[in-house]
Amino acid sequence: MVLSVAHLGPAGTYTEWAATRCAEWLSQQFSQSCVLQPHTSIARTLQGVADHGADFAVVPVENSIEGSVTVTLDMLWQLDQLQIQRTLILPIAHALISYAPTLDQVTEICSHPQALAQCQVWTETHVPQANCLALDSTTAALSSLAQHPQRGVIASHRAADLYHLPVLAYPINDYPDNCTRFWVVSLDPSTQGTHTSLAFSLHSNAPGALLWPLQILADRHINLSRIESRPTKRSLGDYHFFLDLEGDLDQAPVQTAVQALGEATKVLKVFGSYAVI
Ligand SMILES: O=C(O)C(=O)Cc1ccccc1
Repeated sequence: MVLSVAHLGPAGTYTEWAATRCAEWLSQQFSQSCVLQPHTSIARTLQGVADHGADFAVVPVENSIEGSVTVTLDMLWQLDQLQIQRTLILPIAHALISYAPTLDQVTEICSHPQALAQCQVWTETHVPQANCLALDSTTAALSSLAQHPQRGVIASHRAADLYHLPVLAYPINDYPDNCTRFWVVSLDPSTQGTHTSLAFSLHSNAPGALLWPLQILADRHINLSRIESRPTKRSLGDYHFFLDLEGDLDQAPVQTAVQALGEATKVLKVFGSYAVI
């Protein structure tokens, strides 16, 4: 059997790079070959697994400079049944890819919003005349470059090499230590690893409402490695809280904490335990 791995496309995205790393891991783990399955958005990538159209999906979740990839968190909450199997971190170095002979001839820069944000200072300094256009992925506009020599795309050097496109400037990220964390998700239960991710909503908007769930973790000496709030989209000031914990669901303290969190919160969703590839 061939395992399918959904990712954000077209080919050459950072997520595709993460998906190739994931495919290597899957081949070793299950002794099965993998096929990559590109999707036009992160939401469609995750939906692909939820609809049984792909076995695994690889999605970006957090960048060291720009923070959370919010669509990933929102979709995980919404789709409900996806479980995180592994995490991996990749270094991100952006290139400006363009047929323009010099930077002053670039009038438009296209990329994924995270890539545009990660190169904001460089762009304002070196290409101040250019308008920025946010697209679904770093590679979405690469096929249009030959017809639009005044256009630039922020994507990886790997993408430029893949399509034999000219790199006008590299690296262009504002911070050299730029890295992104990706999750590998599927519908299989996942209870083992170094970390567990979950999210909850609260019963009430009252003093100490968040303290009670956090106290449950503190009482069991469970360390938090991340906490993030996302709007529920129901009303202003109403949030879901996303937590990453150290420890896995096979450990008794994590199990009892999850049980207690179920009682202390309105809705609790557990996204599984996982290790780093
Ligand atoms: O568009 C891509 O290439 C992606 O994989 C999303 C992304 C964008 C910027 C940094 C990391 C991931």
